[in-house]
Amino acid sequence: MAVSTASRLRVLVDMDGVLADFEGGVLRHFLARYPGEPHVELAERRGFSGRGQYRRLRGAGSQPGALWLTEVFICTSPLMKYEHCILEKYSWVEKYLGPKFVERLILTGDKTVVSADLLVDDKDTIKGAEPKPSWEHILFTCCHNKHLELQTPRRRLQSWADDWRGIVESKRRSNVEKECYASLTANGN
Ligand SMILES: Nc1ncnc2c1ncn2[C@H]1C[C@H](O)[C@@H](COP(=O)(O)O)O1
Ligand SMILES: [Mg+2]
Repeated sequence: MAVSTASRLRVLVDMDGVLADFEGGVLRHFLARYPGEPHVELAERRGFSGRGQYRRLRGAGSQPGALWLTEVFICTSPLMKYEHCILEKYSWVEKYLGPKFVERLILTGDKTVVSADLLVDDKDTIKGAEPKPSWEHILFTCCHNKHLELQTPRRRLQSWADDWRGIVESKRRSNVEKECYASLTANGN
């Protein structure tokens, strides 16, 4: 059966805060290292980076799924202090998702230049060299972004128990519709 290219979908899935519990890990690490110190509970987290909240505090005292015809890549940005983080990211993916996903790991400081249909990411604003990325950003709900109200037509995925299949399928339908429209107009209809 011939399948139109518009039916094929590429989905980028972020790692920290989406597949891996980054915020929970940071808090557990902090509590182990600084027992009894003031800290920010996950329910109180606001904003992507926790640094500002922790500074103010001190001043004051998985599993991605895959549907037929859907390619999934993991797209993650390394820390600027990258010497441990890159190896840790590869090891994490191999351990929890298996060697096949290691081949699907994209490490980039700029997600806007990666071509895909969807990007599932917990960071509320994703900027880079490409002002109009090819993907639609689906905001993955996380403690630091759950209070943000999204402007239409932006969409959220509340968790992996939420309807990610619905989002993937609606994107596929929209791509197919766009392709049909483009071929009709190209044929002068
Ligand atoms: N919520 C976060 N606060 C601070 N730093 C974060 C947070 N989530 C991820 N990071 C770090 C760790 C990652 O290596 C980079 C980029 O992460 P990404 O999830 O790919 O945007 O930032
Ligand atoms: Mg993230």
